Amino acid sequence: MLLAIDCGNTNTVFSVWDGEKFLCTLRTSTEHQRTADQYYVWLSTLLAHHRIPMDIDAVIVSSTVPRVVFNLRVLSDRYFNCRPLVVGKPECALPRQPRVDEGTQVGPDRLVNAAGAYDRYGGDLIVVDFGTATTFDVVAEDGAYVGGVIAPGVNLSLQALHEAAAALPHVDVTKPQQVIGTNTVACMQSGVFWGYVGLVRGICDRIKGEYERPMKIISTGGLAPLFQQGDTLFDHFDEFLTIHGLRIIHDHNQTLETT
Ligand SMILES: Nc1ncnc2c1ncn2[C@@H]1O[C@H](COP(=O)(O)OP(=O)(O)O)[C@@H](O)[C@H]1O
Ligand SMILES: CC(C)(COP(=O)(O)O)[C@@H](O)C(=O)NCCC(=O)O
Ligand SMILES: [K+]
Repeated sequence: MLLAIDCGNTNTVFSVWDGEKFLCTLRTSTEHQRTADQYYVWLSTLLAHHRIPMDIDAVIVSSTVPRVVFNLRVLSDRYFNCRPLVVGKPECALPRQPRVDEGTQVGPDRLVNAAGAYDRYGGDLIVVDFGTATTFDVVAEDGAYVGGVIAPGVNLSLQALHEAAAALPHVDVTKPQQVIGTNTVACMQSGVFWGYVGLVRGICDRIKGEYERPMKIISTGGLAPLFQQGDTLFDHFDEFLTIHGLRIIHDHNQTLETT
C-alpha cells in the first residue's frame, strides 16, 4: 500500500492508497520538530481505528516545508523499510516537466496539483488551492505546470489584520449576511469574504485573458466550498486533488521502474 504525504505550511495530510483504491486521509498540524517515532505512533493509532492494516510498502512526499522532509524520510526508512519519493527531488520523475524560468523552485504542491488535475480534468486549467497561501496553478494543454499566482492565504490575512490593529478581534472567515457590516466582526468578515471572492474572480479572469485557450477552474483546499457560495468561481471543487496527484506521480515512477 502507498502512503502519500502532503505537507503544507499549516497542516500535513497523510493518505493511504491500495493501488487505485483510496482508503483514508488523516490530517495533523505541520511541526518540523515532530520525530519519525511520533508520526508512527499517531499514524498507527489512527489506521488501527480505521481498521486499515499497516502494510505500507511505498511512500511519496510533497512538502512546502523543507525541514520536515528529514523526519518523514526516517519514518519511511525505519518503519516501512522503503525510501520515499520526494516531489521536486531529482529521483522523483514528473509526468510532465514544468515550463517556468530557469532555476525556479516551484512549490511541490503546485506540481502535484497540476499532475492530479490534468489526470482528472485534462489540460488548459487553473487550479486554485486555498492553503496557507492561495495559489493559482496554470496547467497547459499538455498537462505541464506553466506558472501562476501566489496570494496571501485567507486565514493569514485575517490573522495579520487582527495582530496589526489593536481594536480588531480574531474572526473566523464566513459568508456575511450582507456586504455592509453593521458591527466590527461583520465588517471584517465582509472584507475577507468578498475581498477573496473578488481576488479569485479577478485573478482568474486576468489569467484567462492572458491565456489563448478556454480554461476550466478547479479548486481545492478546505475553504474552497465557502467561497463558491459567494460566486460561481469554480467549474469543479476537488477536495482530494493534491493526494490524487501524489498517487499519479507515484504510479508514473512505478511505470518507469518496470520499463
Ligand atoms: N474548512 C475550513 N474552514 C476554515 N478554515 C480552514 C478550513 N480548511 C482549512 N482551513 C484553514 O485554512 C488554512 C490553510 O489550511 P491548509 O489547507 O491545511 O493549509 P496548507 O495546505 O498550506 O497547510 C489553515 O489556517 C486552516 O486552518
Ligand atoms: C506558495 C506555497 C507556499 C503554497 O504552499 P502551502 O500554502 O500549501 O503551504 C508553496 O507552493 C511554495 O512554497 N512555493 C514555492 C515558490 C513557488 O511556487 O514559486
Ligand atoms: K497547497
